[in-house]
Amino acid sequence: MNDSCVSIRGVSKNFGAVEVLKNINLEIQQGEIFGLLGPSGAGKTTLVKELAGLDVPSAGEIEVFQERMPALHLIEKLGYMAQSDALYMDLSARENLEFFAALYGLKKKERKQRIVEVMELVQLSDHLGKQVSNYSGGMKRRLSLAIALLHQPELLILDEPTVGIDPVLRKSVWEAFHQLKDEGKTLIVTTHVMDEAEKCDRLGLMREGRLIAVGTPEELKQETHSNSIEEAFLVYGGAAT
Ligand SMILES: Nc1ncnc2c1ncn2[C@@H]1O[C@H](COP(=O)(O)OP(=O)(O)OP(=O)(O)O)[C@@H](O)[C@H]1O
Repeated sequence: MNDSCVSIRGVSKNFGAVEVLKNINLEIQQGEIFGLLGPSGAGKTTLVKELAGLDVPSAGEIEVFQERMPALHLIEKLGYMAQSDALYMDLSARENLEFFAALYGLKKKERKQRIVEVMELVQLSDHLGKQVSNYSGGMKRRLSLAIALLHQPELLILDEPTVGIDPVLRKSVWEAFHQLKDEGKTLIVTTHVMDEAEKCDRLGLMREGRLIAVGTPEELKQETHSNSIEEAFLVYGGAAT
């Protein structure tokens, strides 16, 4: 497939004797919002870390933009937001943003403009000068999201981006995701939240290290004669045991 942005082929991962990813096969197309949905411990974080090149599979291979991962030079094309915030607590938000902007090679003028834009988006403009150690948990999440969006990457990999973010802001964050999609960017989002799952173009349902179903929210519901993704998940989960 030519416009495939991510190819996952036969990927498994072991931690010691425990296999936490089991023969995952998946193609993610450019310009789609792909949601990975599954209970805690299903393997979502392990998989997205491998997509971001931060970990390697025990078996199988991953290609991003037709290049075998991990590929360090893809850093400028990728944005990754981890589940736990990777922020410098002793620095202000502005200093954190400046640091990451420099790392991603943003030019000075562009840097300034992007910092204003992303902080507006996550509604933290009034807190730019504040030291991050004084941020609340939700504010840290929003700052992490702002950092991931800073360099307008082609592929955004977001591990539970809206945890700790209130429903009103969550809505505007999702509007921003759709805007990025409209610009041709690809987004991979892990989530526990069912109404977020509905906002994805396609979903991959994960359970116990396996990808148990892939499809649009509508397809998954129709196939299982369910009224909700949650119900569909239970049907697929039941069928897998
Ligand atoms: N470095 C590691 N060493 C050993 N086991 C690990 C390691 N990282 C993850 N695991 C295990 O792999 C499994 C999958 O974890 P993972 O974090 O990928 O799940 P998840 O679906 O992202 O869960 P959550 O939604 O809670 O973040 C879990 O059983 C976890 O304990």
